Amino acid sequence: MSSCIALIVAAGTGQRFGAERPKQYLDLAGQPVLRRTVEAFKRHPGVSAVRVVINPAFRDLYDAAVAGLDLPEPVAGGASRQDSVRNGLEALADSAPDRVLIHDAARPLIDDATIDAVIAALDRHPAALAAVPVADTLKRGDGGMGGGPDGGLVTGTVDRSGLWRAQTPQGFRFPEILAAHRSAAGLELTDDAAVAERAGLPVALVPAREENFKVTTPDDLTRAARVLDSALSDVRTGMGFDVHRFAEGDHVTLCGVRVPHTHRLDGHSDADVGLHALTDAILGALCAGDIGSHFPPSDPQWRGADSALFLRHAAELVTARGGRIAHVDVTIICERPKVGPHRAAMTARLAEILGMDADRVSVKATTTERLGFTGRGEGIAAQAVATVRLPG
Ligand SMILES: Nc1ccn([C@@H]2O[C@H](COP(=O)(O)OP(=O)(O)OP(=O)(O)O)[C@@H](O)[C@H]2O)c(=O)n1
Ligand SMILES: C[C@](O)(CO)[C@H](O)COP(=O)(O)O
Repeated sequence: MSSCIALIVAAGTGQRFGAERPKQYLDLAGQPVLRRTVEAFKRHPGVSAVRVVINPAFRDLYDAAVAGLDLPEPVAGGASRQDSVRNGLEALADSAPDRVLIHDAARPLIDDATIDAVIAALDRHPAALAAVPVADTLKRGDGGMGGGPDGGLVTGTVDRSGLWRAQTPQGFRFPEILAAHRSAAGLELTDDAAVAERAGLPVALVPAREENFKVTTPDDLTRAARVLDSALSDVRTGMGFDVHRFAEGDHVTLCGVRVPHTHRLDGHSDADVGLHALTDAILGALCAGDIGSHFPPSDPQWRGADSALFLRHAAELVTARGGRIAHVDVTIICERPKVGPHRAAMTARLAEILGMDADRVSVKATTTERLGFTGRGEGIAAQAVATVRLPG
């Protein structure tokens, strides 16, 4: 099978977006835009490797965005998108893949079907690009942009027949596009198909989806989040419950917060009964077993472990399924210690571990009116509920 490398261009600074960091490093439904784009190509069976072109000034943001994805060293981009692509192609010249897919990091909603279609088109043509036919009437304006409520005045109507809006990926047989980019250096071409056209290469149009739009402005990012959210139609609820008995000590750890007390809680890990119940609630929503099946108490590596590790693992399973945790609610059941003074810290800690907004995290407490083992002060119980949304 011919080798096909995805070259993701992410060296822009996002001037039109106007954020405090380049838009490809902004959060989109819990993950950086760039990570979503890279993962779409990494998981595609037709892509043998992914290489990213970045602005080295933002290397720390890049490293954080792609942590754990095991990517090769990124390529330094250039002043224009065209320069960045050429730098990326030159970096691939030694390995000389058969094909290359050039894709904007700022198009995170790329779908497998479009990638499939562009790759398949390269069986018949030396170049192909994802595109959507123009469905609106096109006007040319005087560029005045008014400054007021309008965008200037119309100076003409453009015949839209045969017009398409170019997207990415734009795919090419590698030697051809490398030679074409080398020849076009210094010109101002806004996409790689134009570089191929200039070199006389036939370029195939591959019908794509509106959802593969480029994130250019803040409204685009809001729209992208809405598209992702609307796909999470499989709503599930899980419940967890846990108990730990008191033992000699001077504090307990509840929902990730150290609470001074007359005793500690006995357990293999840090015995954080709140985090254990919540971990089981999330695993329950995923039908993924329970905390003991993921972290066996017989395994010495978990002795004294920070239970945040268990909860983070459950949250990562949700992300790996393309889902989101919509809401969590933990209830601590004990006579003492009093949870109220620590509730805000517990809520903040759970939100931090889960990467959620604190207004989607609830921590409550209750006594059992001195009834039962909790009422006799023999230990602490906790129950939790998690609402998880998965792709439908
Ligand atoms: N010198 C550049 C300019 C752009 N890009 C990348 O090309 C894609 C499309 O460019 P655009 O949407 O214009 O991104 P920016 O250049 O960052 O945006 P702006 O023009 O608003 O500054 C983006 O993924 C961007 O990171 C790049 O790799 N190198
Ligand atoms: C490559 C592209 O996304 C195709 O529509 C577009 O040309 C990029 O333009 P930008 O100004 O660099 O965003």
